Amino acid sequence: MKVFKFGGASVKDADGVRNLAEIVRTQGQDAVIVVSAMGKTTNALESLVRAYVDQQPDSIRTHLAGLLAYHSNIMSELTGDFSLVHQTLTQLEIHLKSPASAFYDEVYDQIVSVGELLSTQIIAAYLTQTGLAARWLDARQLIRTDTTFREGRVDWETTSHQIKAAVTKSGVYITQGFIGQSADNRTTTLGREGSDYTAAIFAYCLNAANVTIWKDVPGVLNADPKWFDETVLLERLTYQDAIELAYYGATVIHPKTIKPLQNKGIPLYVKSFLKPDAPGTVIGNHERHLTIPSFIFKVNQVLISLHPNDFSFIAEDNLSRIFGRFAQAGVKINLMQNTAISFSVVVDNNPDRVPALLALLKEDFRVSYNDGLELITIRYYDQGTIDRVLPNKKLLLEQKSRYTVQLVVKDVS
Ligand SMILES: Nc1ncnc2c1ncn2[C@@H]1O[C@H](COP(=O)(O)OP(=O)(O)O)[C@@H](O)[C@H]1O
Ligand SMILES: N[C@@H](CC(=O)OP(=O)(O)O)C(=O)O
Repeated sequence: MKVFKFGGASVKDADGVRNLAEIVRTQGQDAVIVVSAMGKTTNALESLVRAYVDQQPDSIRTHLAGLLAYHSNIMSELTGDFSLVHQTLTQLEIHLKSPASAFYDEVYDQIVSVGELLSTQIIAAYLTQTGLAARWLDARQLIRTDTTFREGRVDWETTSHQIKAAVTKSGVYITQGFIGQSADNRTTTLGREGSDYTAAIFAYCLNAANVTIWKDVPGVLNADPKWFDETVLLERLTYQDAIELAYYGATVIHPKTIKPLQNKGIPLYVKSFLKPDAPGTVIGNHERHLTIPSFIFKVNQVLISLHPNDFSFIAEDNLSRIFGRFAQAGVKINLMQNTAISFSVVVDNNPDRVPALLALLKEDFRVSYNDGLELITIRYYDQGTIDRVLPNKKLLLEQKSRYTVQLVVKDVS
């Protein structure tokens, strides 16, 4: 058994779904196909959540109409029938008529998960129509998580048991990335861009031969081609280099994907859905580490500096209080640095989370912050690579380890 993962970009329109079907027909006859929401549907559903929580009926109607038009166009182009899409969105509409429960993150998961249900319903119907009998699996019945909504933590024992019971025969299975369910049957999600992780969970539980994530790039490159003109394909990557690149923000692979695969020695291929026969990147237990520098850019960063009100050291007691506040607000730290009486962190400037974090921190610390920043990470750096990224940037903070340098910069115009 193999696992394939197709992200939103690969199934953004009817041609994308046809291309997926062709790849499955030629390379995935015995595979679990994990699919994300189509195109930018998750972003649209996030806007719908906001409209629902803010009680804006006109905006809810507009978003629902947009989702219906987008999905029913794709489905009717592929199968001539869009009743399934209509049915799923009608259920969502009914759900949106009831008052929102108090807890935002739970409301979010119930609504945002609909994107993956829609995409897999459409693709399964199309595959079946074209003679590829794909069994549709409801990932909520298979991936058991705790109730950390928007960042569900997997219960591996139950998940493994459920997945093994569902995938017993060879053949083609199709399921949703990104979503799971708690023990009390409440839908959860695994974190934005979490479908790669779903693919790794299935592979781990099934002892799959390999995982392929199909992308709009030739494989893992030494920088995001959206930022760099001259990129190099990294043909072979160790699990360690892959996890480090993903951790620092190379969005081509979700950071949680690598561990389950490394634990079982399952190779991960990253290939182009536009050139499915090209070799792409293979991530595995190779001996050689990377030999060329890789660049990772994270924009919309905020640098938060904390100073204890009583001039006490940044030592264990203050640190444990600081980390507790970050955990409470659900904010991940991208970089941290301290002096005797100040502690600086860089985080994504997430408007859902950062204002609440700042309020919590202000209870114990004098807080200053600087937004609109960029965090540049270079793995296997040298001075030449640092100089290459600094023109027209003001350097605010720098952190170097043996293999990695991180630079927090602001544009100077
Ligand atoms: N090191 C990298 N190598 C290749 N692509 C990268 C890298 N870092 C970031 N990317 C970006 O990742 C994108 C693919 O990921 P994403 O858009 O999340 O795909 P999907 O929706 O299929 O999951 C590419 O289009 C590219 O812009
Ligand atoms: N649809 C979810 C999960 C996901 O992984 O999507 P993609 O594979 O398109 O990045 C998201 O956008 O967060």
